[in-house]
Amino acid sequence: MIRLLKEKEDTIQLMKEKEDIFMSTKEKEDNKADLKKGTVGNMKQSTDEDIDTSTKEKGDIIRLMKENEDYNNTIMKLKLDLEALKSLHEENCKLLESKKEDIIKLLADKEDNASMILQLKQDSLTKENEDILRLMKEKEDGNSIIAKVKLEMEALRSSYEEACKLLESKEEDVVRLLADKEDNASVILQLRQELEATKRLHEIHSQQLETRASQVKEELEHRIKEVELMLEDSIKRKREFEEVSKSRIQFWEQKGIVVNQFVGLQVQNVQDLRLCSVSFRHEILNCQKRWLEELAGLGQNLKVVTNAAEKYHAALAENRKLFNEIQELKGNIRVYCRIRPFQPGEDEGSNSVEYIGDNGELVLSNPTKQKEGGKNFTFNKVFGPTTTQDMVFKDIQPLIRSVLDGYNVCIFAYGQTGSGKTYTMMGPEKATEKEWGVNYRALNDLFNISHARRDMITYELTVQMIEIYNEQIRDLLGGGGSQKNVVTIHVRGQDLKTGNTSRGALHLVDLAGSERVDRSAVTGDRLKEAQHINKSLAALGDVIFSLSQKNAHVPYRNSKLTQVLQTSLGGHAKTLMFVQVNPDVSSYTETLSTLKFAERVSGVELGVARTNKEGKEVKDVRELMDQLSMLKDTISKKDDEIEQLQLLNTSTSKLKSNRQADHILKHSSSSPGITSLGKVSSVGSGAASDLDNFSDTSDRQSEAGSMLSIEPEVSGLGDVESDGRLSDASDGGNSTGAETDSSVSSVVDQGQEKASSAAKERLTKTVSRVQKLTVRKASGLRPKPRDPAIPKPSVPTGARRNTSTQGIPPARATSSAKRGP
Ligand SMILES: Nc1ncnc2c1ncn2[C@@H]1O[C@H](COP(=O)(O)OP(=O)(O)OP(=O)(O)O)[C@@H](O)[C@H]1O
Repeated sequence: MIRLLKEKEDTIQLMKEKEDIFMSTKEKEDNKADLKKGTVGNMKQSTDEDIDTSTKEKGDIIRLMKENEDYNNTIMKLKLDLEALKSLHEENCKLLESKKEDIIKLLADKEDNASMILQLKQDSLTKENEDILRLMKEKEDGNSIIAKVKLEMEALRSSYEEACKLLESKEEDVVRLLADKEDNASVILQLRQELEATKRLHEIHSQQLETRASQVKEELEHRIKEVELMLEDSIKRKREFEEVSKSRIQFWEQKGIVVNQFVGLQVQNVQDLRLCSVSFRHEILNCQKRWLEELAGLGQNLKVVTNAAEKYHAALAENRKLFNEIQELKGNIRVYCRIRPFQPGEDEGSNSVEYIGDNGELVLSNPTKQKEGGKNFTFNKVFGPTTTQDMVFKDIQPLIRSVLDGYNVCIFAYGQTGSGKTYTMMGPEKATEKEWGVNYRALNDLFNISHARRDMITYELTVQMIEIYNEQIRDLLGGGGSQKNVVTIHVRGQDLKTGNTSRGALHLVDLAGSERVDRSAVTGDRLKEAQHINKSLAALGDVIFSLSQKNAHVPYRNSKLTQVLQTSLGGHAKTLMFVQVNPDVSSYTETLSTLKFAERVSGVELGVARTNKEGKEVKDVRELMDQLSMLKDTISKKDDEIEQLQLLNTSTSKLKSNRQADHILKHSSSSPGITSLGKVSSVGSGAASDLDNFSDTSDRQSEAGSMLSIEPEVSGLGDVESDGRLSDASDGGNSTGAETDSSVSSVVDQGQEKASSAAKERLTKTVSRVQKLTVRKASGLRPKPRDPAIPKPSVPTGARRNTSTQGIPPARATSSAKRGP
């Protein structure tokens, strides 16, 4: 019993403890609920206050809330379980109480029974026994009941133990939940801290916002004050304005009245004007009528003027023709200007050629210097960029064909590098027949014509190609080759009927670029080459200048180029210059100087062109001259022999008398002419060797010397310095000629050299024949003297010069020309 009671007490104690735990759990739960409420509230607050709370925090809080809810549910469940256990425990307690009461009752009964027994003992022994037995039985029954109660107690105990175990497990759960709660509490604490930090931040932010708001508020208040002031001001102004507008309205109303009155007046005026306009219209119609009549009269007048203009144009064309004819007669160098087209990659906008006229007018202007204005030039012809090779050739064809009639023709292209000289003279690289330049077309044309005339005239065409490189003349057909070259076509024609011959030469010259060395910025060999080119072109310029000034001295000898072109520039040849122009504005300066040079060239008068035709007489002269030179050779040989014999005689007869010695001395001193004859040939050959490379000119030179050496009357020519090289040779020829003459007479007079007397006789005869023929021919061909400085001899110097240089074609020219092909 005591044990049971103790157990009961223990159980009650345990239950109390459980109750405490439950209470504390409940308390915690309440706290948690409070916390949750607070958290949720705070969260709500934070959500409301701070819209910038991160979604992560929100997620964590939501998760924690959910966990908290789960945790609450579990606690609720445990609470229910605990309530059930409590009710079970209370039932057990109640049962135990009732059992206890029963036991107490039984114990009381037992005590009563014991007292009764004792009483009974005292009362009756038999009865006592029976009673004892019954009591014993009752005790046994009581014992069995106690055993039963014990069993029940055992069962209760086991159930209680189970309940305790369950409670223990629940306690563990509670402990775990408590630990979770602690964790949650720490999380909540952390969150609270964060919340507090956020709150602080928020507070700071809100403080800032508040200060800002207060500032803004202040500003707004200030503005409101300002606006209020402005409003007041505007109200004031409005009032003023209203007052002013009132006065203005009054003014305008008054004005309106005045205007209405004015409009009324104007309407009246308009009506008057309408009436006037009607009368004007009538007048205008009348005027129109009159004008139409006048216009009809003017149309008729215009017709007359148009006719006059047409006639004027015709007269202009006629003038141009006449001008060309005059130029032809004067022998002006023809100048054709050709403007090349813009090449791919060049800017067609930067064109320096402003205008190209039909009659050879050209206006050059620099678009970058508009102020300067255009520069006008006039040439025989200006070919624009679209002119084809064929069109160019068609224009110069008659000139080229005149070579077949015995004229010397020179066509040369002048201009800066890249201006199209080679294109005009040769054509482009790998040219098609359509693109052929002057060279190919000229040769082709000359061959075709000579073929067509073969029944009447036989032509012998020889071609020579030379190049002047660094003042050296190279025969290009003999070997080597070059892009830039001096082509010469020699044409010798013989009339099959009359036997008359003609000799013409066509020089086609592609000059080097005319730009200045200092602008080309080259060095070394290229500089040397450029300097030579410049020297040649400068020499050409000097020759042109001298010719245009009609100077007595023309410096042909200053360069190989001018020597080569001497017969074309100074002789009675037909000369044409292509002045090539690059239209690009970057070449403006070069173009300008090129055109100025060309203008000067066009002013050069070479004299009337002469054909190199040889009649029978000239042919005789040529033959006689050939004989003469042969005889001269024979005489000089004989002279040498005589001299040798004399020397031999002097050395072997030292013992001869003084008379004999005097005679020998007299003989030797009276033979300078013989020495001079040797000089003649040496002068001739010297001249020839000097210009061996250019045989044409040198041949003429030696020939001139030869001619003059046998003609004492030609002494005047020796003074003519205008022909440079010719005059040099003439001088030599002149002196030697005089000497030759005296030597011839001395030889004839002395008659000592019997072996050569026959030859000398023939020589004398030949000389007199040549003199006669030459004088006759020359008087027929004599040109007008070019310069008054040139002595005008009784024997015509110009004629002789002409005869020697032009009238009679060079004896070795053909041979040199033939040297090429
Ligand atoms: N009338 C033209 N039509 C078409 N192309 C042209 C014409 N004239 C020149 N050209 C072209 O312009 C370029 C330069 O011409 P070209 O070589 O004939 O000049 P150049 O004066 O001979 O130069 P350089 O002095 O350097 O030899 C070439 O490509 C040539 O084909």
